[in-house]
Amino acid sequence: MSIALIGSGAIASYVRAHLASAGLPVAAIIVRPGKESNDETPAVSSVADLPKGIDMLIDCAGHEALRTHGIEALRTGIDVVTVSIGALADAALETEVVNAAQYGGAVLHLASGAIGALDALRAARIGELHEVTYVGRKPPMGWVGSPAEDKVDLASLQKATIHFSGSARKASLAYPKNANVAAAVALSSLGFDNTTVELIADPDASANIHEVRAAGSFGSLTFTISGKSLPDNPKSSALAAMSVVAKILEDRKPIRF
Ligand SMILES: NC(=O)C1=CN([C@@H]2O[C@H](COP(=O)(O)OP(=O)(O)OC[C@H]3O[C@@H](n4cnc5c(N)ncnc54)[C@H](O)[C@@H]3O)[C@@H](O)[C@H]2O)C=CC1
Ligand SMILES: O=C([O-])CC(=O)C(=O)O
Repeated sequence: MSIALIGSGAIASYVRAHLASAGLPVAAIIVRPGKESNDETPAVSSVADLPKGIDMLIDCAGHEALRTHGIEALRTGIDVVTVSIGALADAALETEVVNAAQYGGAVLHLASGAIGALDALRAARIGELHEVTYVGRKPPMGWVGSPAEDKVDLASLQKATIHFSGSARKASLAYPKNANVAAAVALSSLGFDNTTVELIADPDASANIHEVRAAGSFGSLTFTISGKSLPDNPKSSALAAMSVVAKILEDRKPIRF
């Protein structure tokens, strides 16, 4: 398998290092125009410029990168693995992804990201799922640059404060760097419009805490994860990067989850 990666951010750097350790070095990187590579891996600015033979593109660069490069890759027959799952809350983009994937005979793989229990939710919805709620809680620093800044003073916050309450669709669109987990939960359960989301800035939180609550004909579940963030980005949990590597390695096995 020949792999290309978008960007060199916190998740991308982790993924690249761990794939190399697993014997799958990244063959090329897509960077923003003007950003040069400071190592020997070829850096290009578009899917069209990728070296021949790439069969997998990893997107852990955010919603705009999936929109720009992910769709183009699918259209040219290159499978894509993404953590920018919230981008799919834009119904027009979702349609574009489906059309591009069908046209190119490729697949968009969603990595589980910073959350778990998605397998249980997908099984549970085969029965009847009555309600699914996702609660995302991060230290104030984790919400910098998000709409939380318009609701609370993150720098001087004294107590846990809900700054978003609504559907997974609204959360995913308004918080592109923070609510991809909400999108993953929604796509695994009741969908963007029927999955309920609460986002909380909490000065007492020392980790990114994600909670899923679901009830249905299967029974009920509560899943909580206290995720350490990546050293280079307090918004992003390390598990999100790990999940990309896990997805790629798992899909190569003869016996798979
Ligand atoms: N599914 C999940 O659980 C999670 C998903 N995410 C998503 O992953 C994204 C990346 O997270 P981090 O690595 O922590 O962010 P980061 O800010 O450290 O890195 C993003 C990188 O992508 C690059 N980039 C952005 N758009 C690009 C484009 N069009 N072409 C080339 N490069 C581009 C930037 O230059 C930067 O190097 C987040 O914005 C978020 O959307 C993040 C955490 C969890
Ligand atoms: O990494 C996390 O903890 C979650 C996150 O940012 C997202 O869902 O986009």
